[in-house]
Amino acid sequence: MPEAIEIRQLTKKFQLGWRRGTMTAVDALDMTVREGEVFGLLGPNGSGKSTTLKILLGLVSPTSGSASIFGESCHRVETHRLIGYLPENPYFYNYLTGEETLRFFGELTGLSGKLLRQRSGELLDLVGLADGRQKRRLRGYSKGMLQRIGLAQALIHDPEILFLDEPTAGVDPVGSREIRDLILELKKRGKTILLCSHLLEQVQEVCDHICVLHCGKKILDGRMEELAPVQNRYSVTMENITPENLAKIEAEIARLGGRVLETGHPTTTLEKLFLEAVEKAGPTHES
Ligand SMILES: Nc1ncnc2c1ncn2[C@@H]1O[C@H](COP(=O)(O)OP(=O)(O)OP(=O)(O)O)[C@@H](O)[C@H]1O
Repeated sequence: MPEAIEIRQLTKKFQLGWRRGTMTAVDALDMTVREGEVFGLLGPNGSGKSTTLKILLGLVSPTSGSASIFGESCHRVETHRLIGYLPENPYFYNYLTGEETLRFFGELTGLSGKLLRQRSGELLDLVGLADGRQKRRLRGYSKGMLQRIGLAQALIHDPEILFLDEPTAGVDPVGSREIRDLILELKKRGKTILLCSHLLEQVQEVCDHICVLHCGKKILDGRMEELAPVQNRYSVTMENITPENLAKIEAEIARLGGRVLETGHPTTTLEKLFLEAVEKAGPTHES
């Protein structure tokens, strides 16, 4: 069974113009994305993430190396049918409603009639816009709603793989959490997802595997469960412990050859505090 995405020794050099030579945006990259994975492609600005996505989408041709989707070269037009794409700054027609937008993109992929209506209805439901807001024009949509209609647009032809380039850029924490939940729901439905994002906390929550690029080269690659834990450390969270008993436990750990590195009260995250406060305050103008 071929891998969902396989990239071998992929290199892209851009010509910078007369006497300025070339710049290497992607440098001998090897990368494998398995079917059903949420894969995070990370790296600082200008590290080559978008160029890699554009090569996979057939929008940019590589200087050398290969990239395939389920075993088929990504140059082949038929391969593109397997991919759904939400760009970093999607362009939508402001005067179309959410429903019309999905119909428009659906027709571009060759869908029509009952199947298109059914698919569009299911997707509006999935992204939480089937509550009347699908009848509103996009110019009245917030950034979060636009990203959700963008996600529905990327899924309209029922692709196997989804490319999400900064899906939560400019979206508030509540909207970001909804998009994160949608990504997890799509993973549950068997989609393979390639995600580019600078929001590392969110990447850690949804990704099974990450690859970090730097100046076009891979500098880190692995499964989250292998990379994230600090292997020689262990943490325990206790309740109802007196300072005297804590001192006894620390002494026992020292006697067994271990060392207590940190004690104190665990903190919550700012995201959690924000979400709890907003939820308590009730519906927003967008709800
Ligand atoms: N068409 C082009 N011509 C010349 N240089 C380009 C072209 N496209 C991209 N580059 C350069 O290639 C490098 C990689 O760009 P790329 O957009 O792939 O990075 P990125 O990791 O997606 O960055 P960001 O996080 O800012 O989106 C950058 O230095 C960029 O300026």
